[in-house]
Amino acid sequence: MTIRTDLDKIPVTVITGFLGAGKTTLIRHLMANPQGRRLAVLVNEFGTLGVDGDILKSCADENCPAENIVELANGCICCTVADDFIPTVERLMALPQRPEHILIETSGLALPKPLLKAFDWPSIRSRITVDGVITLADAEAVAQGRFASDPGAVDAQRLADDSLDHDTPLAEVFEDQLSCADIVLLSKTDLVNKAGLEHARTIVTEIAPRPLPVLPMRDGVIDPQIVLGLGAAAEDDLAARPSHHDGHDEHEHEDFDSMVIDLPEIADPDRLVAAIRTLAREQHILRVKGYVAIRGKPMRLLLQAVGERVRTQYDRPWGTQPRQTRLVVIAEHDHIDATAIHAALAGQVAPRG
Ligand SMILES: Nc1nc2c(ncn2[C@@H]2O[C@H](COP(=O)(O)OP(=O)(O)OP(=O)(O)O)[C@@H](O)[C@H]2O)c(=O)[nH]1
Repeated sequence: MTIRTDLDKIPVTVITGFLGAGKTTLIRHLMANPQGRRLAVLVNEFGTLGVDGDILKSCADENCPAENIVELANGCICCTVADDFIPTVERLMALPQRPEHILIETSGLALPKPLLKAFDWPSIRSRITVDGVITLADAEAVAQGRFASDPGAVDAQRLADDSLDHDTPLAEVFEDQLSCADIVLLSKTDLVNKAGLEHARTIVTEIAPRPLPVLPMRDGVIDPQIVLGLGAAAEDDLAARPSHHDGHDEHEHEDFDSMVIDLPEIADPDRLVAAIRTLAREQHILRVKGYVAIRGKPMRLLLQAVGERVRTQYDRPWGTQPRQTRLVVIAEHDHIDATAIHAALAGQVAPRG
C-alpha cells in the first residue's frame, strides 16, 4: 500500500459513457480488485431512483465501506457542481479513513467537461487531481451506428464549430464523452463479432479529437493497472478536450426525459421483458432500470434494459420492504409517450387476489 501524506493529492478517475454502457459494472470490478487502495465512489444518476448506488453499496467491503459510496441522484453532475458536487467531494476527503483513490461515475447523459472544470476550484485543486477520464462505449450500439449514423461524415472540426451543429442529442453526448477521454473502453464485446468490434473502433477513432487507446472489455473486467494511475492531470489539459458546449455556461437536458413508474406485483417476468423489448423498439426507450416484485417470488428482481437488451436477476429477498415494482425509464424527449409506456407496463400487473 502506498504511504500518503496530507500534502499528496488524491487521484480521481472519472468514468463516463452513454446510458447503459457498463460504467457501474466496471466500478464493481475495480472495487473487487482495488490493488491495495482504499477507495471511495461517487455515483451520479439521471433519474430519481438510485439503482446504481444501491448495486454498488451491495459490493461494499473493507477497501470501500458503504459510507465511502455516495450518490448524487436526480441530476446531472455537470450542472450541480457548486451546490452538490464540491461539498460531496469535500465530505469524502474528510472521511476518518481518507480515501486513496476516488472513482466518479457520471450519469450516462452528463457532459464530462464541466465536471473536469470543477477540479479547478481552489478548495479542490490543491487536494485532488483527475488521474484520468475513462469513457465507455457499448461496442454493439456503436457498431450499429446508434450514435453516429454516418461515421464517414464525422469530422472532428465540427466539435469546434457551433455553426455546423447538425448532431442529434445522442451524438452530441457521445462525442463530448469521447473528446474528454484518456482511454476508451469498448464494452460488451460478447455482443459483437470481430468485424463489429473493428467497426466500432473505427467510429470511435474517427470521432475522437486525438489518438486514444481503445481497448475491448467484457463484463467490466479489465486490469485496474490499465485504467487507474494514469497521472493525466486532466484538469490542466482542458483545451485538448473540446466540447459541443464550450463557451456556454449552461447546458440543457431537455433532450432527454426520465419517468418513474410505480406498479404493484407483476404476473410473469418473461412477459414483462417482452413488453419492455417492444417498448424499446416502438417508443425509442434508451434505458429502463429498477426493481420488480414478481407474484409468488420472495426475491426482488433487478431489471436492467439498454435498448432492446434486457437483463434480469433476483438480487435479494424483499424482507420487510413493501413489495412494489419501481422502474425508471429514460427516453429522448421528442419520442417519449408516457401514457403508452405506463399502459404497456401496467398491462403486466398480476390480477388481484
Ligand atoms: N452482455 C453484456 N452486458 C453487459 C456487459 N457489461 C454490462 N452489461 C449489462 O449492461 C447493463 C447496463 O450496465 P451498467 O453497468 O449498469 O451500465 P451503466 O453505464 O452504469 O448504466 P447507466 O448508469 O444507467 O448509464 C446491465 O444489464 C449490465 O449487466 C457486457 O460486457 N456484456
